[in-house]
Amino acid sequence: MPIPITVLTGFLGSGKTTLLNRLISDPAMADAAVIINEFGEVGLDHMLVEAAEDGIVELSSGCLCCTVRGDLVKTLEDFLRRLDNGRLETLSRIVIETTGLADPAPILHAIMLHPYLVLRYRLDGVVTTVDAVNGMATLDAHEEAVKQVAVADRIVLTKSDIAEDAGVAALRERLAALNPGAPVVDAAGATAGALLNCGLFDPTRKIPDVARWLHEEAYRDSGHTHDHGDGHGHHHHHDVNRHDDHIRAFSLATDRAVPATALEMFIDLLRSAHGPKLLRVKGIVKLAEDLDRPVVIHGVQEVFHPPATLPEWPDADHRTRLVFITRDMPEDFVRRMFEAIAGTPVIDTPDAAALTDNPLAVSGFSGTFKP
Ligand SMILES: Nc1nc2c(ncn2[C@@H]2O[C@H](COP(=O)(O)OP(=O)(O)OP(=O)(O)O)[C@@H](O)[C@H]2O)c(=O)[nH]1
Repeated sequence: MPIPITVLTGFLGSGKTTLLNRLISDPAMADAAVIINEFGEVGLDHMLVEAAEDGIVELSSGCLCCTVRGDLVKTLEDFLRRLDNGRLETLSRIVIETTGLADPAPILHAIMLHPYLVLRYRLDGVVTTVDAVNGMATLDAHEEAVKQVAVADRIVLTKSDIAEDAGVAALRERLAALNPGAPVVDAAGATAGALLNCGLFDPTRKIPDVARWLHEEAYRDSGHTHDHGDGHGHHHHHDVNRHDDHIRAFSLATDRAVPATALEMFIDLLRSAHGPKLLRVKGIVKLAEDLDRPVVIHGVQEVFHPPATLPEWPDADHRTRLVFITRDMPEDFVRRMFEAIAGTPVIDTPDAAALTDNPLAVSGFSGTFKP
């Protein structure tokens, strides 16, 4: 079973290490390993001073911890080697704390693009800390901070204990507009239960929980890009801001089944022509060739996780649903492209038997859902 990875990101001083210190003592973090890009001012409370030979140390809580400066991939491979040669008995999950200035996308890419790591690990989610006192100013001044919020699966609002209520409310509204699908958790309630297991796979139910993972209704309800009769599709929650103004969060849903070739073409077009503009894409697609086994897609910028075929629909909702967070790419553009591709009958239909036997192989897709 692939080992879940949580990526913890957030701007400088926004409370990543403080949050990590709390998470480490949670029973859900037993047999977990923490990888820290670089130490900030505040170290982990239980950090041993002497680092072991290979840089991996055991914390008093039982968690393993190591710091890396460059080669994250090598560290992730090291952990697998330890597991495989028995030096490590179990590894329940990995939490990677990034440096505050980092764009988390390259870290996600490193995992998603690696042919071996992508089999042994699964990206559980991105957790982003936002400072309730300085968050507004940080989002105004730093585009990376906006990106960190846009790719998040969970947002942790820190320091609300010392922030003014009005400021916190405005910040929450801004976060919801930037990334409607990510629940915003107050630092006080930011337990392992609230932050871990945000991926597709729900370990307690042993089935993929697509509804929770996509949170598509939040995009529909956000009103982010709704037209309010003023002729502009701009969001209306807060004053115009130069970074936020580039970001759009929206969803597409259709009852229609999509031919596998059309889906592949849609993804290819998005990736090749507009990759850097796609901050995050997630979705479940009803394939024309295999109505009972939907395909899950998941992308960060130009990198898409190998599409996974679910053995069946996880719930009663059998529609194709896609959620997008984009930068400088209007909703209408994506919608029209999707309509054009998914709505066009396939002229050059491949051999029907081949499609029935293995529709994904025909279209070049591979991979099945592995919990
Ligand atoms: N009052 C209050 N202070 C907090 C909270 N979270 C973090 N802090 C304080 O904010 C400061 C920065 O917190 P860190 O956890 O070091 O932040 P970080 O994101 O790891 O910082 P870098 O590693 O420098 O990017 C520390 O002095 C913390 O004690 C919070 O929820 N409330």
